[in-house]
Amino acid sequence: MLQRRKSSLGQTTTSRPSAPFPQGSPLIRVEHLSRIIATRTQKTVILNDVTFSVPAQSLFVINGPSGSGKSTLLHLLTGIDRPSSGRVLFGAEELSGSSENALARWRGQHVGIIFQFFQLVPTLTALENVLLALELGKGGGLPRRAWRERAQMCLETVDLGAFPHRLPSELSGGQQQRVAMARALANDPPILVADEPTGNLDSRTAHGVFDTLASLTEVGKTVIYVTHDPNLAARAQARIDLLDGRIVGQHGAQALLAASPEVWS
Ligand SMILES: Nc1ncnc2c1ncn2[C@@H]1O[C@H](COP(=O)(O)OP(=O)(O)OP(=O)(O)O)[C@@H](O)[C@H]1O
Repeated sequence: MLQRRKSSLGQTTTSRPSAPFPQGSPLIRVEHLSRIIATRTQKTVILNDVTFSVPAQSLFVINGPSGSGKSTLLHLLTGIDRPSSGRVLFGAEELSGSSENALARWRGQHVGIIFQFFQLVPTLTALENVLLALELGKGGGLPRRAWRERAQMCLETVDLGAFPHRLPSELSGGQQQRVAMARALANDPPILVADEPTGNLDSRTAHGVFDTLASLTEVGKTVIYVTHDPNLAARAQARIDLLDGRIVGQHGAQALLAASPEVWS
């Protein structure tokens, strides 16, 4: 079974040198991944022989226009969907070899998800939204008495420490997305997945949210950021460009190549 990282945000920072995946090493490896939907009359190739790796503690962008296969790829990366062929490895562990229950547990412990439309509970304050994630994730290994402090720390990490008691309706769109980021951090997952997190925000706010997500790589997080916005995509440390289910561009590939030559050979 995959091992749980039990560090808190602060501990993650100090424990970086001994982290199991040093910065730049391949945290996730995707090998010849395809997803085909077949009906009795039709075969639709949604992803076609996609190979890349995601460097640990980087902000990695999956870029492409609508319908290019971004969401499908994200579902395969997080074990929500299973590939028709090929495989996804987290470290040495192959995700598709696990049962549904094991995959759900793995996701709960390893992946924090940030959605385009925030999906905050409107009747709960910013702090309570983060506390709810701790409740659902059993505090990420922290004792219950430490949860409030932890939730406040997550809000401070995303520059929202001054507004713990505001309801989502009392926050701007960018601030609501920051609450969603704090919520995703609550149980200290090593991977954050952001699915078009700025698609609902103006350009200036979007770049601010991008900056905050990029800064989380400094505290040991690996951020997978899905966007169709070429301006944001161009700012990533590494990225792939998708079109019609195929990779048509790789950037930051030198770093990726150095990190995982076997995937690129
Ligand atoms: N279950 C399915 N059956 C048939 N086709 C599907 C299915 N799921 C997705 N597709 C098709 O696969 C392609 C890729 O879809 P996907 O949602 O992954 O793209 P996307 O890049 O995330 O798009 P968007 O940016 O609009 O969300 C699309 O053409 C979509 O219509």
